[in-house]
Amino acid sequence: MLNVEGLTVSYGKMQTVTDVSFNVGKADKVCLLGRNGVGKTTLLKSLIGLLGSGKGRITFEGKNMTGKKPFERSKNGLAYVPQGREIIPMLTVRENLDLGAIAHHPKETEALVEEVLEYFPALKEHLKRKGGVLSGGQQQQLAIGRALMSKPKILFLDEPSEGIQPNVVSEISSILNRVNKEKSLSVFIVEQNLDFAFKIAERYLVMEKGAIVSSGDVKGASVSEVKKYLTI
Ligand SMILES: Nc1ncnc2c1ncn2[C@@H]1O[C@H](COP(=O)(O)OP(=O)(O)OP(=O)(O)O)[C@@H](O)[C@H]1O
Repeated sequence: MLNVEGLTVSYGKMQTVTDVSFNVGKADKVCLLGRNGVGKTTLLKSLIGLLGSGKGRITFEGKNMTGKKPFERSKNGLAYVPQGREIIPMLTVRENLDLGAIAHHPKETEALVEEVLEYFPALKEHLKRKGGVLSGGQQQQLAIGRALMSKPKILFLDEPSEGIQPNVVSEISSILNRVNKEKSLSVFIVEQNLDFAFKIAERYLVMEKGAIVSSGDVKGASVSEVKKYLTI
């Protein structure tokens, strides 16, 4: 489904992602782990088109995505939940959700909102409130809900558990697993929280200094071995 081959991304002369290759299949759940600053966000931004990739090739369902604008990638089914959530604080929860459908599915907004609220019932009572007054956990749910409004085939999430209470983190992992199952949605999570990532992912990739240095199935993986890559 998603094939990444030899992806290399630089900021000026600084090469941040080096020759990265991996695949994500339909309804696959993959996590990308790694310490601060190893290039995880840069890789994600390059996958969804917010950063140009220097070298390499990204294909999705056999279509070449390399060099395509974020708008075209989202039209093809790629969606992104950024680190820090980036909801629009001055818009209401409902307006934030609507934004997710505006580009490609404006006529289906009502039905999509209903569907998203079934996954995130906690947002129902806040629909008329400004997004900015929600708690961190509620904002994360809103950001994921907004991404689901675009009817994605693959959802990229950048550190969704960051700064969120453990009970909400656990709720988010259940919801992502449910959406994955019910919608055959592929999930690609960047994380430093190994416990959370392994509650969702079936496969893991570990990044160090811009390169994938380890990968495997979560089932049977040695948590202590993987943790070594995450501790300083
Ligand atoms: N816009 C930018 N211009 C120049 N360098 C950048 C830019 N964004 C990130 N970098 C650098 O690229 C490297 C990788 O950053 P990146 O944010 O991709 O890492 P990360 O693994 O996602 O880290 P974190 O877990 O802290 O989000 C870092 O050295 C960072 O300082």
